[in-house]
Amino acid sequence: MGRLADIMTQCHGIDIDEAQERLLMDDLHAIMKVNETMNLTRILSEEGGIVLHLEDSLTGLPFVEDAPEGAYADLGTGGGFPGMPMCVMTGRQTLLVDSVQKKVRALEGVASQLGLGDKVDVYAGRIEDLGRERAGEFSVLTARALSALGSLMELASPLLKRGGRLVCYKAQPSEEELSCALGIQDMVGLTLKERRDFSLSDGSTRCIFVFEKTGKPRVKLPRRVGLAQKDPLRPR
Ligand SMILES: C[S@@+](CC[C@H](N)C(=O)[O-])C[C@H]1O[C@@H](n2cnc3c(N)ncnc32)[C@H](O)[C@@H]1O
Repeated sequence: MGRLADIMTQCHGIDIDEAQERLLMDDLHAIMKVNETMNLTRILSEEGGIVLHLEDSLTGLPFVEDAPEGAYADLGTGGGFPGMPMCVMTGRQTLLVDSVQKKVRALEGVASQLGLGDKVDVYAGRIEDLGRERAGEFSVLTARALSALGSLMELASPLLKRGGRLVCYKAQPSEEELSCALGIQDMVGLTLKERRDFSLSDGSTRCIFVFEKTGKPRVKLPRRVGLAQKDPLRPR
């Protein structure tokens, strides 16, 4: 058993087999290689990558596994976290979404290098535009280090089918961020299903929020590109 599998079993009760661990480490190494010429991540050491990219990404695994069967997308994927590790672990058809074209092209190359070319698709564009093109098609979405919870809920809602889940990775949201998010649930048609607080193996604290698409949004979504993040919805 390697270091990542050790951490996941001991700290999170999540088992990774040898082949999965090899692929996950290959992903990390491939991203670090791309990072030599393109800014994909600020985490430069292998040890940092194991904890802050792979371990952190995989803490959301039980929530993605628990979602209804069907398509999965990682919104604002950057260097492919948590999207690529989630694809390795679940085998779900995965869409990696980012507005920066060159990041997305690099991820396409990494996926084919890992032999995941048929499982991983990429979308180079804004989440709002994807929401118009593929409304209601996704069973589960993840978003890490992308935006405030309320913005994530607004961006995700049009993409989710009823019963679909949004898994948000946060450090520690402020009381204000949380109360805004809870206050717009009806407006965007999502309901908080679960919140889990935990620590990574380096002691840093994390929080995962899982929302379920439970109804039709009361406002017309997606709004104009940029508004969800620049001028988020507020509770009325
Ligand atoms: C801070 S990075 C996080 C990357 C990755 N999820 C992680 O945790 O390492 C946020 C990414 O989201 C992308 N992004 C931000 N807003 C977006 C939008 N509205 N549509 C598509 N991509 C977006 C940015 O280009 C950036 O790559």
